[in-house]
Amino acid sequence: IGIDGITLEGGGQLVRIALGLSALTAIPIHISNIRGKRPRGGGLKQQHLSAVKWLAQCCSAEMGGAENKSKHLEFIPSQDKTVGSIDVSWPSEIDIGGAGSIGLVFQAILPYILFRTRPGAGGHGNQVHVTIKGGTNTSFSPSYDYIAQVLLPTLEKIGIPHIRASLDRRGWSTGPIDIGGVTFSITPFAEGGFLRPFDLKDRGDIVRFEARAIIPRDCEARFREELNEGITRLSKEDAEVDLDVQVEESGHRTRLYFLLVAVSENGYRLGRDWLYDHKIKDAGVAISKLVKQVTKELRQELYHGGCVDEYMRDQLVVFQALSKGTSRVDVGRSSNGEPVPASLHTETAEWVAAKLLAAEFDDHGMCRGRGYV
Ligand SMILES: Nc1ncnc2c1ncn2[C@@H]1O[C@H](COP(=O)(O)OP(=O)(O)OP(=O)(O)O)[C@@H](O)[C@H]1O
Repeated sequence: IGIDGITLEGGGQLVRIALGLSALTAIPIHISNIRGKRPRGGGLKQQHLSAVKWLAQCCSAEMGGAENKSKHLEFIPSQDKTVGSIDVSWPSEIDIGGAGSIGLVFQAILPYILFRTRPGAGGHGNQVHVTIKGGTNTSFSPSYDYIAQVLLPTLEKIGIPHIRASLDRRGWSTGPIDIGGVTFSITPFAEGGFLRPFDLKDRGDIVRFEARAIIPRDCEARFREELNEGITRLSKEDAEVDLDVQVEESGHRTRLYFLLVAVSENGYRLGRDWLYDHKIKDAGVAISKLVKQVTKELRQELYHGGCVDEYMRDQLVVFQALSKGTSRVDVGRSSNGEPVPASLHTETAEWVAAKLLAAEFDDHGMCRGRGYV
C-alpha cells in the first residue's frame, strides 16, 4: 500500500500508525514524502527510526530508506504471521539515542505487542516487558505522566488488559537534555483473541482533579496558590470536587512541567499538560503562566461534555479500527450543538486506519472496524 506522508497532518504520527499496522497485518507499505508538512525538510527522526528498526526486527521485515532524514520508507514484513516470544529472540530494550519521546515510540509498537507477541520463556510471567530509553517529558507528545494518568486507564476502559508503566528515570527535552527510561509491562491478547467493540459514553460530572507538577521545589508555594485559583475557576460552584496534588523536584530551573487531569464520576479521565518551553526570566512568573494555560485548556476540554480529550481521541483511533464491529467514543458537542470536530491528528489516524484496516469512521466518533487479518 502506498502512503503519501504529506497527507493531512503530514507528521510523524502517520508514519508510526502505518508502520505499526503494517508490522501487525504483514501488509507491505511504502511511505513517501515522510513528515512532508514539517519544517526543515521533514524526513525520519531518531524517534521514528528506533520504532521502525525494532518492529522490523520483530516481524523480520525487509526495509528500504530506514535512515536518518530519509523521506521515504519501504517496509515489507515477513509473511510468516505466527506469533513469537518477545524476550527470547527479540530485543526488549529500545534506545531512541536522544531525548525523543518515549511515549511516541510506545504508540508505534503497542498494537504489534498486543496482538502478535507472547511472553517469553525467560521467567517473566504472562507479560511482555519492553524498556524504552529517551525523553519522558518532551514537547508535543504524550509525557510519561499523561501515559500513566490518562492513556493507560483509558486503554483499560476499552478492554485492553492492564499495562504497567514504571518510570526508571526522567528524560527531558528542556533545560539540559537528559535521557530517561520507562519499562512497560504488557499482557498480550491470547492467541486468536481480539478487542471487542467499545462504547465510551455518559461521562458524568467531574468529581476529582489530579495535579502533577514537576518544578523546582522553591516554587511549590507559588504553584499551589495558582492551582487553587485555577481549580476554583474550573469547578462548578455547587459541586464538591476533590483535589489531589503531587509535586516533584525537577532538578533544574528551566524544567517546569504540569499535568492536570479531571476524573469523572463514571471513571473517565481527561488531561491537559504543558512542558514549559518559553524563555524563563522568573520561575514564579513562568509557573503562573503554566498553571493558567493548562487550567484554561482543560476547562475548554470539559465544556464539550465528551469522554476523551483531544489527544486521547486520536490515540484511540487505531484501537477502534482494530476492534471487530462498531465502536463509539462520545467526543462531546461544540456550542453549536455539533460534535466536536476531529483534530487533524484524528483525521490523519482515521485516514491511515481506513487504508490499512478498511475501517470506516463518521464525524460522531463512530467506527466500523473489521479487526485485522
Ligand atoms: N500534550 C500532549 N499530551 C498527550 N499527547 C499528545 C500531546 N501532544 C501531542 N500528543 C500526541 O502526540 C502525537 C503527535 O503526533 P505528531 O505527528 O505531531 O508527532 P511527531 O512524531 O512528533 O511528529 P512531528 O515531529 O512530525 O510533529 C499525537 O498522537 C498527539 O495526540
